[in-house]
Amino acid sequence: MITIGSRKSKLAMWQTLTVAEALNESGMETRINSMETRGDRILDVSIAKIGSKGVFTEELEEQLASGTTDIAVHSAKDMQSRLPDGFALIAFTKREKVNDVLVSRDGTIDLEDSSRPVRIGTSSVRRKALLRHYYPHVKTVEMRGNLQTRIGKMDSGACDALMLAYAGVKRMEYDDLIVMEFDEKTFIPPVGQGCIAIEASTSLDTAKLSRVRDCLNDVDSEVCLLTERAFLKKLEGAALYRLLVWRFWRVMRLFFMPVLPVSMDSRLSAEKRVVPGKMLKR
Ligand SMILES: NCc1[nH]cc(CCC(=O)O)c1CC(=O)O
Repeated sequence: MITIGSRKSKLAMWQTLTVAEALNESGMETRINSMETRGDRILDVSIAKIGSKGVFTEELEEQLASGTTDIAVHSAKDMQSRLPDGFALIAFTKREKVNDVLVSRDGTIDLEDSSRPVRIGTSSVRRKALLRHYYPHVKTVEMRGNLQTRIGKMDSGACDALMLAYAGVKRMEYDDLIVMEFDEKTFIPPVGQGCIAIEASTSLDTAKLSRVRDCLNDVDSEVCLLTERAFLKKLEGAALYRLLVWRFWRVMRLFFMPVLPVSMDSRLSAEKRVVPGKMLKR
């Protein structure tokens, strides 16, 4: 029996059920233990202001540490780059498309048309910076909460459209509201977007660990995720900037990774391409 910890939002539960089904199919029994986290309760403050460290993970980690649950299912994107001592990410599922999308009830929205005012709901520092840079005429409206809450707010007139991760929109079956797909090469996604990460205590029984890993881990996604996360961890010390890195390209044994420095007041610096190979060798 594998006990799985999860947040309670619909997206979290969709991801957890997908994981549970895969484990069931390979012959493991599962039980799901769902709970609210601090990040789910504080809805009036942006994650950047709360201080992103572990707001979606602390409660789940307490249960992993006490042995009440064996594994926790997370959106890889929501995981801090440095886990607290005693925890590890033991598997990454096959990654969904990594890009962001624009979601609206109004299919005629066109961000290229600067004569038309559009209000886009997002509280993400990265998304605000990108919109401000590429579509300076667009207004942004602070917007937090789970996907359903955000769509509800849009429907009650708080904004005209939402900028969201494709992965969540697809999983929650809002695909038909997509009015635009942002190109991932310019609108660089954050580390981990589109991937589900499995966390465990480092004292998890090794037989359980390898069964979970064998069943759920996708090697290509894992290599991308470990590279992105290692890079983020190395650079996070540079405090004033959030560095947004996207999955790497490998050419002739060199890793290339587009990096987008964004200041906390949502301004972009010039995009840089870096070779993180050296940094990743430790
Ligand atoms: N910030 C919340 C969050 N965490 C993961 C996803 C989407 C799913 C994923 O990236 O795997 C979302 C919603 C969004 O940013 O639009």
